[in-house]
Amino acid sequence: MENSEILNQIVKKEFNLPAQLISQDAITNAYYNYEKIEEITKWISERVTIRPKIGIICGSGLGEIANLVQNKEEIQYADIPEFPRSTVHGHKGVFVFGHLSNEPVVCMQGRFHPYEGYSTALCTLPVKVFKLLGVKLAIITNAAGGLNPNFSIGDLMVIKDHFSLPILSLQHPLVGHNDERFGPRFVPITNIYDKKLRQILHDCGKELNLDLREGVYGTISGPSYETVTDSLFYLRNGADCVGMSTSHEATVACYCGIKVVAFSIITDKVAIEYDAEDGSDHNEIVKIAKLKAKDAEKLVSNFIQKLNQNLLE
Ligand SMILES: O=P(O)(O)O[C@H]1O[C@H](CO)[C@@H](O)[C@H]1O
Ligand code: HPA
Repeated sequence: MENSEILNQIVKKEFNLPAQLISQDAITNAYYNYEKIEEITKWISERVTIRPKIGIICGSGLGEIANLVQNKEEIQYADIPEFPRSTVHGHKGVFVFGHLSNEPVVCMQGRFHPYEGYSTALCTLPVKVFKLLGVKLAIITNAAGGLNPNFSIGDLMVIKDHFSLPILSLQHPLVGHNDERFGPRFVPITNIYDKKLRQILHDCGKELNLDLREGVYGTISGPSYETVTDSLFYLRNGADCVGMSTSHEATVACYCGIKVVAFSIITDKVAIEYDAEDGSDHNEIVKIAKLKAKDAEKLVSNFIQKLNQNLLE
């Protein structure tokens, strides 16, 4: 049977309506249902011995966080049946399993972004795979443009909350029929970026002499960067930086009962004056992120060392 025919049958069964009438996120969630994600997880689990408790998502240029992983076992996204591929520079497209600070982890060297053409639900498929692998904590990282005038390029910012216009306007990864085996229909996300975990990150920052900032991550869909008015809107509404990822991943992790801690590397300064020059350039962003990857590595490994075991149960 043709793939499109299979998809139509799935949508017909779930909605009793033609696929053309149903949103992309809902279709994705119908296609990648619990059983399909179980199959993907089984395929992966059969090829690695590590059973990770921590899932790490590496942002643009931050794949080197996986350098510290010991006893590495790698799986290319491209080899996994029905798994999306990474298409963005600075995102390799590899799962790295192993031990980091003696804890079993899986690192995603590469994430998926909605602007690559993947529905928001598809971008968060790996988070549901994390859940079925037994992951209890997600460490999410990204490269972001600094809005807060007090931020400098190269700063590390602990994310205390996000503000996502795409999510608020229904580019939401949990649209569609809900499967309670993953999580509840209505998800409370007031404390999505766990306060205790943020404090542990700050403690690590102090110990490592890293001057960590804290702030709100504003999400745009991309792939164009923000206009000055977009930026001013986000800044006036409490965002400290802006990027094109993270918030939908954190939302799905929270939904699945996975604790979340996240930080951004401020890779560029976003223009907030109308006559400013255009400052955002992806190659430059990846370059800056790579320059700061060592600090990110140290922060992640120190953070895992400091984790109380009961946070992983
Ligand atoms: O969020 P990560 O994946 O770090 O990447 C950031 O860098 C890219 C823009 O340069 C966008 O994808 C933005 O989200
Ligand atoms: O300035 C930015 N805007 C949006 N996304 C980004 N990711 C890194 N820098 C930026």
